[in-house]
Amino acid sequence: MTSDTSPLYGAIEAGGTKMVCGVGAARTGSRATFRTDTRAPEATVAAMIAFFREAQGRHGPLAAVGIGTFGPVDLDPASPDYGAITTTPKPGWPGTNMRRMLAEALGVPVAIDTDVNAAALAEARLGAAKGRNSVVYATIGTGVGIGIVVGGRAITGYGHPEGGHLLVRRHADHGDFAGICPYHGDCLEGLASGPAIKAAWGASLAELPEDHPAFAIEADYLGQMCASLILTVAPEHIVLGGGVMNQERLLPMIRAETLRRLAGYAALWSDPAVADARITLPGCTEPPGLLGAYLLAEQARG
Ligand SMILES: Nc1ncnc2c1ncn2[C@@H]1O[C@H](COP(=O)(O)OP(=O)(O)OP(=O)(O)O)[C@@H](O)[C@H]1O
Ligand SMILES: [Zn+2]
Repeated sequence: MTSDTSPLYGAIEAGGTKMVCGVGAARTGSRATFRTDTRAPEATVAAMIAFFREAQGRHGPLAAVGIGTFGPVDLDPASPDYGAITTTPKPGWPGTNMRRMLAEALGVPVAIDTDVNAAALAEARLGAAKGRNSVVYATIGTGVGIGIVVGGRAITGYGHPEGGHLLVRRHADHGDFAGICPYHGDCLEGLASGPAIKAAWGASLAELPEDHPAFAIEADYLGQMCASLILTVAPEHIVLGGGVMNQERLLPMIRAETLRRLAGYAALWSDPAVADARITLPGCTEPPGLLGAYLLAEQARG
């Protein structure tokens, strides 16, 4: 136990390949973290509960836990399955309710939202979009996911936003690549996720030469995404994260493609300096999904 009296929270960034857990608080960061592979649900959740119990013994009681999760997930508080993963192809996971399992095991409130909504919250409160009320966070990684904060709160509705599956116009130089989304083929995720790039070109952007057309094609799709988000959500800031964005050359290309697609229509965005300031990489000092999970926990405690 420490003498620090500020409340301590638990946070989980629940991903399809790994779970990242922390105890701490959004503003002060994690005091301890724990990672475990995403295996069968029972074993995976048991490992996380063991971490939180051990951390409580070492650091003091948790006031609440927040989960930013892969999806799709039932986020309707009135639903009997509130917090359950719904239709994932991950074996064993459909119907799994991490929120309920953790609440029963730890006896504290447990809040849940999508991983990208959590990340959008963190970037809006503490990261690259600090102080802005309307913020979109898009991750371009194994999948494409989009989280949306409006008026300072992450939005959900009848289900939750699934902007990774937006439809985009195909790039003329993408040949006959059909896209890899099992549902839609050539939706945004089907054309622009990390695995889609590998399927189209046989290599990730990191392995392709700098002048390879894959960069311009990727920037076109992500520019279309940003333009669609600007036209629908009117965000003050768009944060682009995920492994694909490690390619630093992409960001200025995406800004230019966004403005090209808007074609002067969303007048506030016509100045390239606006795109430079408002379409950026993440700014959080820890993974934004994890920091966002602390913020969800703080909201759950009230
Ligand atoms: N430096 C890099 N350059 C280009 N592509 C990369 C780079 N690092 C990772 N990727 C691609 O990003 C994908 C992994 O994304 P990420 O690191 O965001 O993992 P993830 O957390 O599993 O993704 P998701 O957020 O969709 O769950 C892989 O398809 C990989 O090819
Ligand atoms: Zn799709």
